[in-house]
Amino acid sequence: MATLLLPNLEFGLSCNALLVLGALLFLMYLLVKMLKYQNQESRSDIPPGSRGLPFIGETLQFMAAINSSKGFYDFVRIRRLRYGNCFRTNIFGETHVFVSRTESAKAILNTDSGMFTKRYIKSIAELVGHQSLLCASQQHHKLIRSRLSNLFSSNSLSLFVKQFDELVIENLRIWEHKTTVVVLDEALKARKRIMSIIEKEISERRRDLDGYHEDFLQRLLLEDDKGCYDATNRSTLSDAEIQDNILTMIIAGQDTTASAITWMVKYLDENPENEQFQLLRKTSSELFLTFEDLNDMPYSSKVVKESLRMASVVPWFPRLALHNCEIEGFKIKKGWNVNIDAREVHLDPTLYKDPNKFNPSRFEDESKPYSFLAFGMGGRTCLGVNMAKAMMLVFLHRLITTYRWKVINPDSSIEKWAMFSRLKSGCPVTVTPITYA
Ligand code: HEM
Repeated sequence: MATLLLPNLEFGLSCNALLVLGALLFLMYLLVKMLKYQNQESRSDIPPGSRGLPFIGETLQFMAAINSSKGFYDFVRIRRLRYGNCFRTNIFGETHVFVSRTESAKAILNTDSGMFTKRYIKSIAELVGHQSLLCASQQHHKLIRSRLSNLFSSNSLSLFVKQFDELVIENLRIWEHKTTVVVLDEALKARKRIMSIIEKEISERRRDLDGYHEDFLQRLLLEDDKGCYDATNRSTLSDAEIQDNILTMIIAGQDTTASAITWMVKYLDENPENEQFQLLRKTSSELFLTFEDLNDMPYSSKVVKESLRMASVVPWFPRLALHNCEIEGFKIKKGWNVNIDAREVHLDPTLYKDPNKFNPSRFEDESKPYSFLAFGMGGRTCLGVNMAKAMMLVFLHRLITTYRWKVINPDSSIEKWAMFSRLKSGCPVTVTPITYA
């Protein structure tokens, strides 16, 4: 027995020794890495900040913020307080720099400089599809964006306003039978309905392209159908591009607008003393609102803008540095992610007096360049900016003119794991129909 056990014991001992040696080597490796990190920390020419632990950086802290009711922006807010306007962190193995000066926003968002490019994380690229303008190369992006921009002309928007108004009236009518409604739930349910309608539409229209339809999809399908397709200088989008980009517009446009509307309702509820509130109750001479009606609602437009400023639904915009460069006096290395912190810009007291006060009238004065970033700026500005504003105005007008309402849950907690800043409560309101004599 003993002779049989002895070699096993020796083998066990040498295994243990190897394990201990391996662990020691690994610890030394970590120590060297950490020292290297600390050396980098102390360099004064790169933005201040912590790179966190080797390999994982500050990923855990970032995930904790996403999973908290303060929302993912809290990760940025805490570091800004600790390190100042321009700081650096490491998330998911990559260096991220956050900046919040309007001059930096201008330098970075100006796509002509060729210093920065837009980059979305892999999961977003997979969600929207690789033919989406969000993931396209600079050249391809230009082509798709120019095709899609045609869809947002004033003519298209005029038609859209009427269609959207019909949809809002129809949905608000359903509220009559309820006493409490959750604004966000309603908005998200609407999204699902729209998605299934589009899917059905594409297959039906492909069968009969001569049918009369006046909308985005039809225009894209018709251009595609003309077959004027030239690989080098093409004027149309391919089928895959149409599909991915219709989906992109739905994703980019639905949650953002739904969240923005929800915040607007909350801010209005919290500021009932707003003396110009009554101005919102403007009535249109037409059955449905027209594009001209919306242009004739100056105070409501300011309410929309102020809500977007305070909510900062898209809190920061990521870009990738294509070259080594300098920002706010700090060195930025090629390959680093540089994020424009729009929320911080929107809450900068040097740009907005009493930034935490909901004050639509502040927009009577002209804003400083690059101080209002709710829709981004430059070559990647939100494509749906006018459509989003129109939706918010139509909703606001119909809500104010159809119901007396009150938010019943003042909780400001943010939805965990949401892509955009949105209220966890969904903003439930009680509604009472207004009866006109
Ligand atoms: C209140 C609602 C909305 C907000 C706050 C919003 C915000 C933004 C922001 C900040 C960007 C630029 C991000 C960057 O520069 O990195 C953006 C891009 C974009 N938005 Fe919106 N958006 C809204 C509604 C919409 C709607 C309704 C649509 C379309 C129907 C839309 C389509 C897009 C598209 C396609 C892009 C990408 C543009 C490009 O990369 O060239 N958005 N949006």
